[in-house]
Amino acid sequence: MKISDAYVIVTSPGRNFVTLKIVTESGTYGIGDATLNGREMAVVAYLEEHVIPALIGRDASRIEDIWHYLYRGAYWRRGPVTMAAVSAVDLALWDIKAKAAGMPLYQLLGGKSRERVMTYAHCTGRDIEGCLAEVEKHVKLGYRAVRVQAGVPGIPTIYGVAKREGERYEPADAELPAEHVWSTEKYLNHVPKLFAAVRERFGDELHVLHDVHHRLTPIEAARLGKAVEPYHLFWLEDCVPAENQESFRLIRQHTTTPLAVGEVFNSIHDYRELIENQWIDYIRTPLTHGGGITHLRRIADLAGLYHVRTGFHGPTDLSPVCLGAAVHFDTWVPNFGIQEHMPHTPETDAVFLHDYRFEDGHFLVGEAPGHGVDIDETLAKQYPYKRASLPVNRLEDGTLWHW
Ligand SMILES: O=C(O)[C@H](O)[C@@H](O)[C@H](O)[C@H](O)CO
Ligand SMILES: [Mg+2]
Repeated sequence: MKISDAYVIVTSPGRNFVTLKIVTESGTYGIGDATLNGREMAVVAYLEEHVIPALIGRDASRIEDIWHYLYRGAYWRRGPVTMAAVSAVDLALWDIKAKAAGMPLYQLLGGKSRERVMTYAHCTGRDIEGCLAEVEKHVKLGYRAVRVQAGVPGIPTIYGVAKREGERYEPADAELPAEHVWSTEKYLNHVPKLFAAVRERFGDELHVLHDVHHRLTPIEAARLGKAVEPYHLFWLEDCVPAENQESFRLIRQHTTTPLAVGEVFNSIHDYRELIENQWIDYIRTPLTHGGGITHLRRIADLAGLYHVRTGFHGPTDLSPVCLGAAVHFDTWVPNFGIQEHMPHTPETDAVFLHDYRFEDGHFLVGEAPGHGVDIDETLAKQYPYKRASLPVNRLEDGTLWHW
């Protein structure tokens, strides 16, 4: 199972994606997602200059050894660029191993723990009514869980809300970062009204989620968590920037609203205090940023000891390769919670052929050997890379804030 070739494919069918393809001597190949939104070419350089040359000639079946070679062996550990590169290699190698075994990936991981994978959809509106209309649409599509984000009066642009009603939300929308304005006061006064309206219109059964996108301080997050308790959210996500894990102690002491965190984390060490102290309820790191199957499986096992479940990040800036592998992981992992689902554009789906299916608010895993996602390289070439940046946020007085 010697690796005979490896190369990176950058394609932009609506948005940028970075894919690593690893080919073995026998011709069996695997693909991995290495997309890091707004920093795509940094990962390409890391892969092409430092990883690919060291992969050629290695035994593709030694996934564990290669993982440590790239992590420990790099000396410079962790960080999103390094870990996106490590993840892509890991996903491609698991794809190869499962193909060689003639098994869908979930079988290799240990088989099915469930029949289907519950997903949540994004529902956004410029105001509460607009958001409720989106919720209604998604409930009709079969979703059991929705993430609600609505515009806040007095704040012109807000995270998660598309520019025009009914449009998809795409944050990386400019060559250089767009500048947004943020007001914590206006947001905190407004957002509980959104959940009250959702519960009043849709009743108690629908799972309701919300993403704060790292904008509050711990005491503000505690206030919000407490204020929304009557509306029993499925989770409140990224309520504070989480470099300081200790922040969650304070939030947890004040509220029973479940907390999700970790879409920007990339290692088990980012989670250790959060999990061991039971300060959080869901881990968000996607396979593409957290070291692939090999490392996420370790994080999920640690989480399982403390009743913490998975709720993987799944926006459109992770490619269908990441989503496909996630559906296998979610089908297997004992402590599964939920999977984020932001549908890719038809152009993206045409470039990345896949066998996972969406039905009735859930994903169904495919039976093809491997992770079930492939790339049409000829079609991919028709969509050249275009620089795109995530926005930055400023308070009303001009202070740079967390976006
Ligand atoms: O919960 C989510 O889906 C995320 O917060 C995304 O919307 C991120 O902002 C995006 O992935 C950044 O690249
Ligand atoms: Mg988020």
